[in-house]
Amino acid sequence: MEQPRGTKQKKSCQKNVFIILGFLFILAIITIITVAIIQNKPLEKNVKYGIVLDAGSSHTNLYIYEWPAEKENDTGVVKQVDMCKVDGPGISSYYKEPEKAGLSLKKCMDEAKGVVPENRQRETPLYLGATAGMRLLSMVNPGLSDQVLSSVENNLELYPFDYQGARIITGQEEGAYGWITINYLLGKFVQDESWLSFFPGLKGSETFGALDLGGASTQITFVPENDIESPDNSLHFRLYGRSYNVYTHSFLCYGKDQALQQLFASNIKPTDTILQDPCFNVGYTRNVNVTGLYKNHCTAAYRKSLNVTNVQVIGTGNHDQCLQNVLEIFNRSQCTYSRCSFNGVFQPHLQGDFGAFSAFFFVMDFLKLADIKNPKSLEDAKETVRKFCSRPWQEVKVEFPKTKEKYLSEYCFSGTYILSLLEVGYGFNSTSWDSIRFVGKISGSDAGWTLGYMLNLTNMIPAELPPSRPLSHEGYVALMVVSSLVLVAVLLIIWLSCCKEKCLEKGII
Ligand SMILES: Nc1ncnc2c1ncn2[C@@H]1O[C@H](COP(=O)(O)OP(=O)(O)O)[C@@H](O)[C@H]1O
Ligand SMILES: [Ca+2]
Repeated sequence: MEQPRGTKQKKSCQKNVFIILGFLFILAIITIITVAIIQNKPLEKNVKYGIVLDAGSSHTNLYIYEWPAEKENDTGVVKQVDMCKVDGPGISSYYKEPEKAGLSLKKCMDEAKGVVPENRQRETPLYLGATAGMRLLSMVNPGLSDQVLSSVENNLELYPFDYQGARIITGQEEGAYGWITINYLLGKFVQDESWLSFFPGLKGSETFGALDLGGASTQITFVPENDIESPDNSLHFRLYGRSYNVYTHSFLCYGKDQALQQLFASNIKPTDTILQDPCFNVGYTRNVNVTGLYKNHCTAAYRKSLNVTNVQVIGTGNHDQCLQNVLEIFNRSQCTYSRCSFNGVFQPHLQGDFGAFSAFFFVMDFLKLADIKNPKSLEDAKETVRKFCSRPWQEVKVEFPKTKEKYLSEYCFSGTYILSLLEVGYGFNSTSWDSIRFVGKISGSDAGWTLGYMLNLTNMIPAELPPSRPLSHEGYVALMVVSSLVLVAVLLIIWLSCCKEKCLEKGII
């Protein structure tokens, strides 16, 4: 039977209403999803860079770091992307021709231009920090150290980076930034330990102490359990919402090169042209020009007038004798505090684990004493160094043909010096020895003061924890979409049930 014309019109009208409703419904969902995604899309990946030159006493290294701009204040986000070794000696060695100090940096600075994308170079901070070699030069001749720094500055300013200055950092800063670097890389600043307050007996994950051995100075930095008796050795940090009272000391002249200079200066006889040296392997010889030996601040205490200008050092490879000589440079007789390390310097009881880096690592790694998977006891380490010292130089040279002769010839001395500094100097014993990890890199970044220096100068370590977002971006979008869908569905159901009665009344349905 044919339907009346009015009923047909009503049905087509009803169909159109549903099509329009459906269309609007889908449009609303798409709009909600799109707006949620666009509005909350994280900023485009914006990578920032920073460059630090570590002008050490023996050589200069350039480090390039990168980090995502939007995560600047998170911990553990800065990564070392490049390291360039500057050819030649440390900048302080150019004191006779300062202009060459700046020129020596060219190769690495050019390399940096290739690593940092061009559009980021202008905003990339560039720092140079000089350590103990320049500290010594500035003590002996401040005019010359200023000239070396100006030469470096003039060259660094030629580059398109955001040059922030070249300066001599203090021993305290060197210790502090080394400590910040390793704890940042080890993730020691991240733990949210609020729950630990419910268990007063339990301690949070402790920071690592930092042991840095350079050529001219060495630093020890850690959080002690007891009070720090001397204000010069005390630092206070507030990092990511936690306070740290840190002990630090930098021993100028106790880097391994200056410690060796001290030994030469103390053992050379005024008229002898030969020095029989137990800290070098048998068969090794080296000529040492001694004219300037006592001009150095580190050897001043051993000053004597010499009748010779050159001394031939002849290795005798006697570890026990070497150890005896080395121990003589640590003065342990006077201390005005409750306890001291050496030379009358206050040091609290050693506390916690330590990361030992720079020359500590280079030497112990060479002697195969730095393998974290196969840790060696203090006694094993002593035996290894003793054995190495007793080996003839020719044999050592044949076994390690690629190792730089300067380093290779000094591993007997360096190994003996490191063990003495740690045991007799700082007071590590057979038990606490196990708390030392010899580390070169941590998560791909070199352990050293440079990263901590940059983090501090770019204000990348906040004193307080940044307020954390309760939801991740993805979680936020998902929640928005689901709630919107539920809302639309609920509205539709209400509207349909209300409308059904009205439509029935009006005869639309
Ligand atoms: N492969 C290596 N083996 C042994 N020693 C090394 C090696 N590489 C670097 N060194 C030593 O590490 C030390 C680095 O000191 P440096 O940072 O230049 O001095 P400082 O920190 O006192 O200013 C130097 O004594 C250098 O000879
Ligand atoms: Ca150094």
